[in-house]
Amino acid sequence: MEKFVWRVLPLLTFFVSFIVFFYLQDSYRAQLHPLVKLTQNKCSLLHHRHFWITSKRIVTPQGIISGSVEIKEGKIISVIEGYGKQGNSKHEEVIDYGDAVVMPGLIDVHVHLDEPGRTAWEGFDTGTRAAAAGGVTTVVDMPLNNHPTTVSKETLKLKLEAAENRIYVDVGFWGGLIPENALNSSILEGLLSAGVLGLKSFMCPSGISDFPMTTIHHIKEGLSVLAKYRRPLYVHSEIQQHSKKHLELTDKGGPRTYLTYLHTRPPSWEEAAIKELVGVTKDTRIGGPLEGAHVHIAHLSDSSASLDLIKEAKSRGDSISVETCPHYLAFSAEEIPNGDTRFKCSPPIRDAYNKGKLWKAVLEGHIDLLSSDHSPTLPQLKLLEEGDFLKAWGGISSLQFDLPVTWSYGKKHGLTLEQLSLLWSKKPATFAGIESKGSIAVGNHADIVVWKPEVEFELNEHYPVFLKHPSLSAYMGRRLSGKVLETFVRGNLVFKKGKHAPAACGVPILAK
Ligand SMILES: NC(=O)N[C@H]1NC(=O)NC1=O
Ligand SMILES: [Zn+2]
Ligand SMILES: [Zn+2]
Repeated sequence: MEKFVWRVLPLLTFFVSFIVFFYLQDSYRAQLHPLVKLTQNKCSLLHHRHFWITSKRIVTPQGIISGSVEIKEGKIISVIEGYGKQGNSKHEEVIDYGDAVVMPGLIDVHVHLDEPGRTAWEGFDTGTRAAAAGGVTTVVDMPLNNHPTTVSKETLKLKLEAAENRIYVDVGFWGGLIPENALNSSILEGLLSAGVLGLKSFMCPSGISDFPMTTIHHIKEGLSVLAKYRRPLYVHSEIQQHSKKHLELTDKGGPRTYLTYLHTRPPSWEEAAIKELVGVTKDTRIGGPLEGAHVHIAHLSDSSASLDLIKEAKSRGDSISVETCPHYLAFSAEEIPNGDTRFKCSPPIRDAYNKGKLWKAVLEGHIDLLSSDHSPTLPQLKLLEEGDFLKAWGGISSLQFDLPVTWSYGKKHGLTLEQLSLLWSKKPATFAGIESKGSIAVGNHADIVVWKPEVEFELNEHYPVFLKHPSLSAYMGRRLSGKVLETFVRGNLVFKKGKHAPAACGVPILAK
């Protein structure tokens, strides 16, 4: 009998464990299944993974159509003409946007999210919520104002850790080119191999102590590494010039006068930097020693000599591009009130004549793309009360208003929806190397903004602003047109009627 028990017991134990294992497994699944579903749904205010969007105004690479876009598992799988129509998959949900504009989400390639280290200035959570609320579906984060700056693969890792589960839109990263890594190609290669989309450098002091400026010598070194990776160099293009005339002018109005600040950074700073850069970009031409590298001029404000230099370099076949920002297109120096440091940025906002020429260059395609250079700080560093333009932090807070600001001011100059979409989506995607985004085309990510260009609103204290420091924004108090209704990131409805999806499901974009 005892012998029998000893023989059967292991078998019985095995059998019972088998049953218990499968029972637990099953009940675990039963619990897990709805949980998994819930997590997915938390990414989106919409519960379908396969659906259609229909509208009378869809901005596509072939023009504006009245039609429908089919979205499945985060991607655009068909685009057809005919409002309200569905293709073969007739049983899927259709969201009808009527005559609201359906456009590719904006890609803002110049955003300072300042995390880790200066989250009190701006952060992944607040910055990307603001982006989503403004129809911006991808941002590319700058390597400075965060601490430490993103200048090595180790510091990029800190960025990625800080961003985890906290980004509401997709986020790419620029690495920093500073003298230290410019002279050590293995650090740069480590940073590029870790996935930054390209590098950024300053040709004048950046205002951040661990982000020193580079000379043209460092820039050449950086470009020789970038050429191998076929990624761009983004340059803050101003070189400090000392001229007696400017110093005299500076003394006249005092630090609360906007003109005083304007005179401290004349267009000759931009011209000097761009002159040096175009001396190097000749080597980026096809067959040249730096073929594969590309130079991108950040936030051009001077629409005269600096722009001419860029146009000439382009016509010679150099690999060079240029952006400007909404604040240079919306404001002019003449209207900036004394002491209102919300308008302080570098390079400075210039006069109305310059602004007119800048718009002309944008509309004629000489300026490749737009970006915000969203660069907030703490209110106390903006010195709003003192109003000292010389001491205040330079940087405009605008990320959430990219679309309505560009549209409100641009339509007066004849800007079309197609141009708007090229400047804010297609061209930035190409420049940053994120080709799966930037247009409503089959195979692309379903990154979409739905908005009403005709709806006007006042940006006052009742308006839901998601930026960390709304009061710093130079756009507060303005009446704008172009209201964002809904924003999709990879098919997830991340923003609707002033509300965000419960979970932050943006993903980091890393270059391979
Ligand atoms: N460090 C930093 O963000 N600087 C930016 N601010 C600004 O106005 N121009 C810049 O380059
Ligand atoms: Zn800059
Ligand atoms: Zn910047």
